[in-house]
Amino acid sequence: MLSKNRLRLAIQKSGRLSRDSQNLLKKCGIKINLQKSSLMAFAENMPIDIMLVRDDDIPGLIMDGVVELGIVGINVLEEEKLARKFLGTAAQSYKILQNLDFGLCRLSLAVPMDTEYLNVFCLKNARIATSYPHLLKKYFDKKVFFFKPFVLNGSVEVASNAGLADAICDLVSTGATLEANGLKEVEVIYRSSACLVSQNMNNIPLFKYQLIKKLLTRIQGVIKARESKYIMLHAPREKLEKVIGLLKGAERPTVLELVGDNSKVVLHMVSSETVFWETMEKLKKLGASSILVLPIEKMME
Ligand SMILES: Nc1ncnc2c1ncn2[C@@H]1O[C@H](COP(=O)(O)OP(=O)(O)OP(=O)(O)O)[C@@H](O)[C@H]1O
Ligand SMILES: O=P(O)(O)OC[C@H]1O[C@H](OP(=O)(O)OP(=O)(O)O)[C@H](O)[C@@H]1O
Ligand SMILES: [Mg+2]
Repeated sequence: MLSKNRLRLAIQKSGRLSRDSQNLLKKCGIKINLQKSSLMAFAENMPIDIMLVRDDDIPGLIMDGVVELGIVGINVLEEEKLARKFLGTAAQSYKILQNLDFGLCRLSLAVPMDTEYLNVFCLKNARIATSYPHLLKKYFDKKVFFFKPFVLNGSVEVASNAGLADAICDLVSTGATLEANGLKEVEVIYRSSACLVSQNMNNIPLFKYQLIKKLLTRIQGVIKARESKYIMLHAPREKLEKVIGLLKGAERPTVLELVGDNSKVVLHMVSSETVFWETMEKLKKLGASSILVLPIEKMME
């Protein structure tokens, strides 16, 4: 039974976002005991209950005030908002607190590989299969022409193979699924990632509000740490500025003496960008040595 005194957070039970959502919570220090068949989990060390649901249900749970927080694709959130607007029924109030660094994908139009495609007007009056009819309609409304939507909740790519549609509009990340189904991507209509979404914060009791703020700071710390690297190296004293210049995104370094070698110093710094092998090779050419690039576990500024 969900308690009113605990924060309620909905995540996808099984699918593209489940593992990353659970890992993120774990990284934030939330200890959850997930049972495979259960639809609910209770955090052991924080007053948080986790609901495991289908991703399509998460926006509604937020908008209807059933749960305070959710982790869901912005694509699903936007589709639900447009659907509710179209129906003119329930409130659509929610707030995206943080874009997350997983679930990166795009909603794209695709046509059979052998179709001669010049531009989007080739799709005038086309029958298009999609799970996102409202996002698709919004896109075509801007182009001011008519198309025939055809809603499928899964296996959208097979619709064109089966002769049910002239084109499809579905999520793409690597493009492998399109290719496997003999389709080519022709237009990107929406770009998405997972996000942390909440109810309108005005309706949330103070203690839950404070807990959300705490969780958000931790999530931001996890993302920042994942994006950052700790760099240590030995650099020739006279090449110091050149070495620092190669490390884009790095904060000003700490410079330490290298015992027993006065020609070199030790540099320690945090960089918000990936350090590529090419950069390491350039550093080496400048005379740097013992170059270490380390992952960062947690960060708070
Ligand atoms: N190929 C992909 N790469 C990255 N992110 C993706 C990809 N496909 C989908 N996503 C993101 O993950 C979300 C969930 O995708 P998934 O395919 O698991 O949904 P689903 O099949 O509708 O799951 P459910 O059974 O929960 O309804 C999508 O709404 C999107 O935000
Ligand atoms: O461009 P790609 O990297 O091939 O990814 C695209 C596929 O990923 C998603 O489905 P998913 O694999 O999550 O399965 P589902 O169709 O069961 O939701 C999406 O619906 C596409 O089918
Ligand atoms: Mg779904």
